[in-house]
Order: sequence, then structure tokens, then C-alpha cells
Amino acid sequence: MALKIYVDSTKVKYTEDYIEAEYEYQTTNVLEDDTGKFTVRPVSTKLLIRTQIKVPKLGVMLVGWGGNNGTTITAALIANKHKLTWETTTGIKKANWYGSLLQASTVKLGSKDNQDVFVPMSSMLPMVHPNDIEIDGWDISSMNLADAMERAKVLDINLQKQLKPHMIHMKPRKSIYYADFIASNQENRVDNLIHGTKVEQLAWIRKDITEFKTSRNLDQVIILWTANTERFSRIIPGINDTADNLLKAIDENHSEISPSTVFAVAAALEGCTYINGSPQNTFVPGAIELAERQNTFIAGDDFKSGQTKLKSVLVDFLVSAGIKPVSIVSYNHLGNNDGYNLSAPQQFRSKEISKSNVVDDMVQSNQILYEPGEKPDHCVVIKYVPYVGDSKRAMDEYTSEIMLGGHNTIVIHNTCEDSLLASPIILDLVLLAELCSRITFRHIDQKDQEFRGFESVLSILSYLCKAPLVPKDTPVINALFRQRAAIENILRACLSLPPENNMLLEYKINLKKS
Ligand SMILES: NC(=O)c1ccc[n+]([C@@H]2O[C@H](COP(=O)([O-])OP(=O)(O)OC[C@H]3O[C@@H](n4cnc5c(N)ncnc54)[C@H](O)[C@@H]3O)[C@@H](O)[C@H]2O)c1
Ligand SMILES: O=P([O-])([O-])O[C@@H]1[C@@H](O)[C@H](O)[C@@H](O)[C@H](O)[C@@H]1O
Repeated sequence: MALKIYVDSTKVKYTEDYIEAEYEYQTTNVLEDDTGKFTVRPVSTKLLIRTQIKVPKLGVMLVGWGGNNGTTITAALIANKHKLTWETTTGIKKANWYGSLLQASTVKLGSKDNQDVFVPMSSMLPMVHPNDIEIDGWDISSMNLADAMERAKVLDINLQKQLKPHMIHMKPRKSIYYADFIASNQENRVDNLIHGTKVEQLAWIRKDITEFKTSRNLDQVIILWTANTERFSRIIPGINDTADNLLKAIDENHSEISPSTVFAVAAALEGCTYINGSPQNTFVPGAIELAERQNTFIAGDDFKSGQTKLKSVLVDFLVSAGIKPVSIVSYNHLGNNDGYNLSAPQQFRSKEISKSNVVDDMVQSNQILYEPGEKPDHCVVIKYVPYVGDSKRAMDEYTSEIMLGGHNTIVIHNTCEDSLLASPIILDLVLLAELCSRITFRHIDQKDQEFRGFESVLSILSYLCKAPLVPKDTPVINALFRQRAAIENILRACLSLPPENNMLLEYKINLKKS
């Protein structure tokens, strides 16, 4: 694969197979004494970071393939691959990947002639190209993808007409359905089921994965849940608390094991990365332990697409400006099938939990504004209004305290197609997760040490998730630009480039004079 960026440094070595970067990772440890005085110790860890250059032939399997997100990401892959254009009342539109961090955002590489040089984020390291992704999936509804795209009512009709011949032959594989995990209003979609016990269903799904892998000659398969939001599973000692108990509970057909957890188990046993795009606690402790034991990646939860994404910017801005948000009221209504499912209390509760913790890290970061344990009031409401379809309306009111008893109230109204926000996020999740599988690390001076990959729980994907899953004892970061900086700076580290510090000192002091 031709590299788009070459680093001219003794710290970076290019071999036929790898980019090897020497990197000094600098952090600070803090001690606080009884008087509240801080002692800060800089810590430096010298790493060798190895990125495999050859990208795999990648397959993606979506659970919930026939849903709004499933059909829209499939349509977007085809439309971009075939460079489709279509006529609308406002002119000709061209396929694009707007909304994708990797495909449509840039990072600053450096400067040239006193100008910043920006490059696509996707060009930093060798990455799978979206055109090369093979797609497949499961759905409890047997509708082919062309008809399901029409049912979703997301894309312009002139685009749908061109996509139809490509999608009509795509038929979701049979899936598993345990009625009490999703809303009962979903029942009339159900006509495409794998019958039998949980252990038989698990074996069936594993067979689907291997069949997809071998029939398309794939090197790697990533599985992503974009099916309906499930209710939370109860964590029951002896059932889903450890990997062995979870496998045993599946053997015993235990009723508290959700469909999404069965898929996560199948993925781990097949050596596949599994990503959860919905809010439910698919990753019960046993599922996390199993992924760790199998050395596979997991990531989630819940795509961070609209209202929550904005919240994770706005509250960060307010708190870091020294302004104190005291009340956040977030209401949204939508009329797609996701909204219909979320109109049931238990499924709404999963979403409410996922959407509610998103400001915690920002609030906790400022002990001038907030007492220990103090939080803003935070209310999340979702209503189902069929007429608006996929076009989600979100209304937010942020009330903050400003100086000397003043108040600052910001009100936002956002209208946006839900699935057009989520689909580029699906692409980013998959492509970043794949990239992570080719990056390994070791201490520079321990030559006999093996290279190790990222932890099983891929917290680098937090930017794309409302309720980031992180490894044990890891801080959860929700602030969007901290999350983005983590991705950007890790990509830079793989090329032995320092973190982007935005100091621009070269323009602020005149070193030539001194
Ligand atoms: N669109 C967004 O912006 C966004 C953001 C965050 C999270 N999400 C989550 O993504 C998920 C999908 O959203 P959507 O709009 O595509 O919903 P959707 O209802 O249109 O699609 C879900 C699909 O999953 C299928 N399904 C349900 N249970 C299944 C199972 N056990 N196995 C296989 N298929 C199953 C349904 O038949 C349906 O086709 C939802 O959980 C939603 O909350 C969406
Ligand atoms: O990303 P975001 O806009 O905060 O959250 C969205 C919710 O507000 C919406 O009701 C739901 O249907 C979507 O699946 C998504 O979770």
C-alpha cells in the first residue's frame, strides 16, 4: 500500500511490513499533601510503536442490517463507491462521507511557508478504504435491503432508484429474537428467525460469520450492533458475571442473556471485534472477560450522533470558560422505528441512562464551580411523533450561572436526519477499530519484550460513543475535543510526531533576537 505521508526522521523506520516509530510518551503524576499543596512529577515512557502497513480485506456484519442505519450505511457505501449523483429540487447532489471523522475531517500536519498544512485524517496511517468493505448482516425482518431502504424513508427518491438494483439482492440473515428485550411494538417486523436454544443460536451465528469470511475471502470481520435498543440486562452472579458463567448460562438457555450479548459472545469466539451502537449493557462483565480472554476488541456504547455530541462540546465550552451550567433540559422527538421502539419505557430507560452521564467528566473537572458530588439538573425526554420520520428534532435549554448572580440561558433547536448522522459514525467505528488491530507497542529499551496491542476495550473509540466503555480503572472522557485529540495524537505518535499543542510559539516569540 502506498503511504501518503512520509516522516523524515531517524525516529521513524519504514520496513516492507511496518512503520516503526520511537515515541516518548510524556505524562505528569500529581501528589497532594495535607495542606493542599501539589507536587507534580513529569513522567516519560519511551515506546516503540509499530503499525502494520498492509490493510486487511475487511468484512462488516451489521446486526439490524434492515433498519434505518443499516440500510443507510449500506446505501452510502454503494453510492460513494459508484460515485453516484442525483437530481434534487435544489440541484445535483454527489455522494460524500460528510460527518465521518476519518473521511471528511482533516488534521494539521505541520506548517509550510507560515501556513498550516492540513491533510485528511484518513491519510495519516494506512487504513482500509470504504470502497473495499464487504457488507453483510442479520435482521429479524426478512425484507431485502432495497425495500428496507424505502421503508426507512431517509434517502432522496432519485438516489434510492439508482441504489435499488444494488440492494435488492441483499437479504439479511436470520437472527435471534427474545421478545422481552425490545419493545413489544416491534413484534410485527419479526419474520426471519433462527429457532432453537441459545446454544444452537450461538452456533448458527458463528457459522454465519465463518461462512461470510470464507465466501468473500476476508482477512477480518467486524460485527456491529445497530439493531433496536434493548432493555438493560440484570447482572446476576453465576449467570453473566464471568466469561465461564456466561457461556454456561447460554448452554442452559438462561432467559436473562440478551440477543446482543449472544452476538458479542459469537464475535469473541470467532476472533472478531464487536461494537455496540446502542445503549444497552450488552457488555455484561462476562462478555468483557470473554473478549479479554479471546484477545478480541470490543467498543461501545451507543453512537454519539446529535444532541449528545453537541452537549459534549457545549458543556465543555461552558465549564472550561468558568461558566456554571446548572440545568440542562434535552427534549427530542422523532418518528422512525428507533423512536417507536424507544416509546416503550424500558427501552427509553436504556437511552436515558446513556444520554445522562455525558457531562460528568466536565463537571468534575472544575471544583471552583461545583462542590464534590454536585451536578447540574439534567433531564432527557424522547417522544415518538410518526410524521417527522427520521428527521429528528432536538430542543435543548442550557441554563448557567454567571458572575454575581447572573444567568445565561442558551436554547438550541436542531433538525437533522438521524440515520445520516449515525451512518458515517458506523464507518468511523469500523475503520478505526480495524486500524487499532494493526498497531502494537513495546518499551523501547526492552528488546525481548513482545509487542502488545491496545486493551480489549477500545476506549479510543469514545469520540463516537455516547457512553464510552473503558477498561477497568480508566477515566471516562466525554468531552468531544479531548476525545478527538486522543485519536489525532495517537495517530501522530504512530509517526513519532509530538502531540498537536497549538502553542504556535514560533509566531509568538522572536528567538532570532535573543
Ligand atoms: N440514528 C442515530 O442517530 C442513532 C444514534 C445512537 C444510537 N442509535 C441506535 O442505533 C440503533 C438502530 O437505529 P435505527 O434507526 O437503525 O433503528 P431501526 O429500528 O430502524 O433498525 C433496527 C433494526 O434492528 C432489527 N432488529 C431488532 N432486533 C434484532 C435482533 N435481535 N437481531 C437482528 N436484527 C434486529 C429491526 O428489525 C430493525 O430492522 C438503535 O438502537 C438506536 O437507538 C441510533
Ligand atoms: O445522539 P443523540 O441525538 O443524542 O441521541 C439520539 C436520540 O436523541 C434519539 O431519540 C434516538 O432515537 C437516537 O437513537 C439517538 O440516540
